[in-house]
Amino acid sequence: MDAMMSASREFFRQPSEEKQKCSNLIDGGGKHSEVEGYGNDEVVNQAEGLSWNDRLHLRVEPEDERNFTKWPAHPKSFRLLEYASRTKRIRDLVFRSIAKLLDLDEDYFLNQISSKDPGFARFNYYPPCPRPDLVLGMRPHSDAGLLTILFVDHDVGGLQVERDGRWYNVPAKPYSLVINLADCMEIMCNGIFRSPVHRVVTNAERERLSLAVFYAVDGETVLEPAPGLLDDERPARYGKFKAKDFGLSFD
Ligand SMILES: O=C(O)CCC(=O)C(=O)O
Ligand SMILES: [Fe+2]
Repeated sequence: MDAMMSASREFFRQPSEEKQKCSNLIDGGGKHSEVEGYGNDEVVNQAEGLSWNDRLHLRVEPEDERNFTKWPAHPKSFRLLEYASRTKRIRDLVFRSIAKLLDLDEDYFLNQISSKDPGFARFNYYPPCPRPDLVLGMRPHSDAGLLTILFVDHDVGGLQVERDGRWYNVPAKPYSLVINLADCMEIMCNGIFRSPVHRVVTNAERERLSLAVFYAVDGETVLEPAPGLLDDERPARYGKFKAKDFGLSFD
């Protein structure tokens, strides 16, 4: 983990020309970008303001769709493969544990997903920010997919989660992973587990690095609350629909 994080820190500290070799822009520096590569999030709504981060977004699943032309060639020590195979095992373990907690068949959630479902790794780099009072590192959002496995910087906090209109700091503890349930899982759990709204605040003195691995579903996947969770007292809180119809997919 240390080697992976220090290599990616080195990637972000490189001059812009080097990072642009992995750029996510698809029309030679114009306005259009693709999901994969190095860059910034597209500004959808000016009123929301910019986020103070750079990011490198790489597909890790399905394995045969990895696009290594977007993976950094420098630093040479850049790595992700072993980590991504381990996070996949964690994903499966968490799916089984949630199913057990909900008294569902242990493989219920695993049976809903396919080996073609997408997974993305997103390195987020937040440089020190001279005016943390004016800008967020990442705007409030909930993650769209199934599950996010987040590795945060050793000791630089910044991640906050919202509950009942208040923001709470998520502690930054060395070598711990934050497992975040995302929107598609909230639907399948019929809202018993929620997909939290979270954001990142900036830091005036220190840079911060995080690595989110997002597991999502293919756009054609039909989502619905697990039938085993429903009865007269607990009716479905969500309908049945294709993930792509609600923008809940990455492809
Ligand atoms: O940097 C963090 O701690 C959170 C990143 C995040 O929420 C995301 O990439 O979706
Ligand atoms: Fe997030």
